[in-house]
Amino acid sequence: MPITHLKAAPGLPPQNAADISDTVQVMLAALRTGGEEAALDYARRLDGHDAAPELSPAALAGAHRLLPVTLVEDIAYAHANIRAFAEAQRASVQEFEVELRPGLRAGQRLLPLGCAGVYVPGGRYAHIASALMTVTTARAAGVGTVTACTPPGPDGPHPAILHALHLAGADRVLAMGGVQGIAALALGLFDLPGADLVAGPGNAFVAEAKRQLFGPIGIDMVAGPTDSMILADATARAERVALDLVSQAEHGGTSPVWLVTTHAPLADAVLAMVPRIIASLPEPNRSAAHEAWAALGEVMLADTREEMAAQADLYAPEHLHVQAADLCWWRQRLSAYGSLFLGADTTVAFGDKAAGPNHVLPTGRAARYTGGLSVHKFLKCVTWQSAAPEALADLARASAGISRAEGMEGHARACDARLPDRNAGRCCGS
Ligand SMILES: NC(=O)c1ccc[n+]([C@@H]2O[C@H](COP(=O)([O-])OP(=O)(O)OC[C@H]3O[C@@H](n4cnc5c(N)ncnc54)[C@H](O)[C@@H]3O)[C@@H](O)[C@H]2O)c1
Ligand SMILES: [Zn+2]
Repeated sequence: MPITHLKAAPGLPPQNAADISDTVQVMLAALRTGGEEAALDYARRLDGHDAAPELSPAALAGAHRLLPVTLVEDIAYAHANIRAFAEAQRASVQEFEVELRPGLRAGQRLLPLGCAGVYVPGGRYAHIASALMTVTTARAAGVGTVTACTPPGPDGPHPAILHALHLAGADRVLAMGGVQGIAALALGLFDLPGADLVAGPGNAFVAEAKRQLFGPIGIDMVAGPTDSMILADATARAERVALDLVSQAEHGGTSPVWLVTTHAPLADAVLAMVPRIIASLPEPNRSAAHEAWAALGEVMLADTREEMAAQADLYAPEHLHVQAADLCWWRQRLSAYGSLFLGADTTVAFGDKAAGPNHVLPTGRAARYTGGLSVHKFLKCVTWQSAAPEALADLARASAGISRAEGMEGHARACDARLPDRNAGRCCGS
């Protein structure tokens, strides 16, 4: 039997993706020609902020004094986990050198980027954890300079974001959000070094700005509105599943949450609980979660765990949480997700905030072709090669042969010039 939808998603009002793309195109053109003045103008108009955007080293180093001690400890706990994970990831990729044939040597080098710019969202919520996830990972990769920007509230950026950026090791920080913030990083406004790559999550304007700037600079991925799927069998507890769905719906009206289960009573219980849990949230979180659940929430009933797994492969969710028996089977079977959460004792909120693996993850089915932010995005995996005399006879013959078959005589002659018999009897410079 195919998957049955117990709650389908009516979807969002007609998409305004084209409008966003046009808006961003106009903004980037203005930012390219108008530079800092244009950036300040957008900051004034969109975020009501016209102070000098760069944070002083003293403001960054002193931000922790504005925070409760317990929050400083929580941020330190999360940072240590995120750094340990990123450092293990860095250690897992290696340079190497190999002799492919006698005298034909080649190798791989891992070169950190010179400058990475990271975006830390701060519109609806203060994304403290995003500051840790992006900067810590760039630093573990060995990036030379890490620049950052984050939108200011009426009193400037949240001090916890500034502290997190400082702890993680950001070199320069601008209080600037949205397209103007991304442009400042990419184009090197306000005396920043122009970033080789811009990374980090953000809203649709931020994601579109990264997409349009890609080419001359790199980006990590187009990380849009977050999405989450739970796979649950009869062993799952309805209350945890419902709380987990609501926790991710809280991101807002563009963030889908999906439940797939083989156990109809669980689906019924969750469907009854979710609206009650949402109603108990404070505002504006209640409205954000309600919008997401009403427009994009889905509950699906499957016959078998294999059907559940196939549905997960189809949706390729950013976060995939298995609350079911036989976790080893699930870990082997599942193949399309940004990050996998195994068992009912963990929750996506752990991964969002403090567990260690990166929370900047592919959204909108991009998990079919990429994983999330990692040290690899901040490293160039480049190659080198050299040829000693004993390699030349075979290498020059094969390369010249292929060149001539391709019609590339110039290439072939460069190869011929390395043939050992061509050079026999000649001395240097003759
Ligand atoms: N995929 C991931 O890994 C991940 C992780 C964390 C957060 N997120 C996502 O990041 C997003 C954060 O969004 P946010 O809005 O709260 O913060 P944000 O910082 O991304 O965006 C705020 C900025 O948007 C700009 N903006 C707002 N309205 C605009 C308009 N009409 N025209 C031009 N610019 C405009 C403003 O300049 C403002 O500074 C959420 O969608 C969340 O789901 C994703
Ligand atoms: Zn989340």
